[in-house]
Amino acid sequence: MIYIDIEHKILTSEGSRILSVKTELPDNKFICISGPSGIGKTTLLKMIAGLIKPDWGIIQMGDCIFFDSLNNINISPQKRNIGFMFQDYALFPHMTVEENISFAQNKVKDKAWVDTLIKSYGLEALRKQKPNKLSGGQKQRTALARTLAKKADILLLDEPLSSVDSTMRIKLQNEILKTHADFGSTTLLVSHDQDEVNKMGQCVLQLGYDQIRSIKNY
Ligand SMILES: Nc1ncnc2c1ncn2[C@@H]1O[C@H](COP(=O)(O)OP(=O)(O)OP(=O)(O)O)[C@@H](O)[C@H]1O
Repeated sequence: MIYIDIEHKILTSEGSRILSVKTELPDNKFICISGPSGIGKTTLLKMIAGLIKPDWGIIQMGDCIFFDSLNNINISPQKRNIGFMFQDYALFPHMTVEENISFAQNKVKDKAWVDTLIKSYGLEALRKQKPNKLSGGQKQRTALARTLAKKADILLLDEPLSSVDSTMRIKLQNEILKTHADFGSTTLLVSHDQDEVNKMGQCVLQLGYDQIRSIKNY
């Protein structure tokens, strides 16, 4: 189970607000996160990944406390065994598609799994290309394959299919679900597409305006 009870100051167009999230997410499930733009979905994923430090609270994965403000615990992102894919992809420009995907596996390389991902995500013809030669959708597919290459305990996917066409989107939804069925990583996927949420989510975390409150009450 991932236990989250956090508060964090965010800067919105209406000024400073407090994002407040308290929830328990079950292990090994496919969890979709939805909610209006700017509500804090990306911020929440970054706090779970350890890339943003919440102002207050606890984030716990099973027995492992990732973050506890009262006890001054803040495990580094590298020690959380999380695979994350954010909206800017962050591909290494000097590496090919294949090298980008393989790099995610750290020390223990599994070339067969890299090859499977390259095939599943339609990247065979692009294997030796560098990111500057790729379209937006091709970069997105590379970033997705790279995230899955690591076989992490938790996968955080921030709108991973927003730049691919509808046919490719359905194919890749099925590939992501197959990977989840094979490895059972607890997966959090942010999506604005209600059909996608209905199809993929075994449960849904809905963020809404009740999670945001005025700074005056903080
Ligand atoms: N580093 C930061 N510090 C403080 N506030 C931030 C920071 N980054 C983003 N914000 C603010 O936090 C709020 C939530 O942003 P976030 O990107 O998490 O929303 P989102 O729900 O993922 O939006 P979208 O669906 O448009 O991607 C926004 O108002 C944004 O301006």
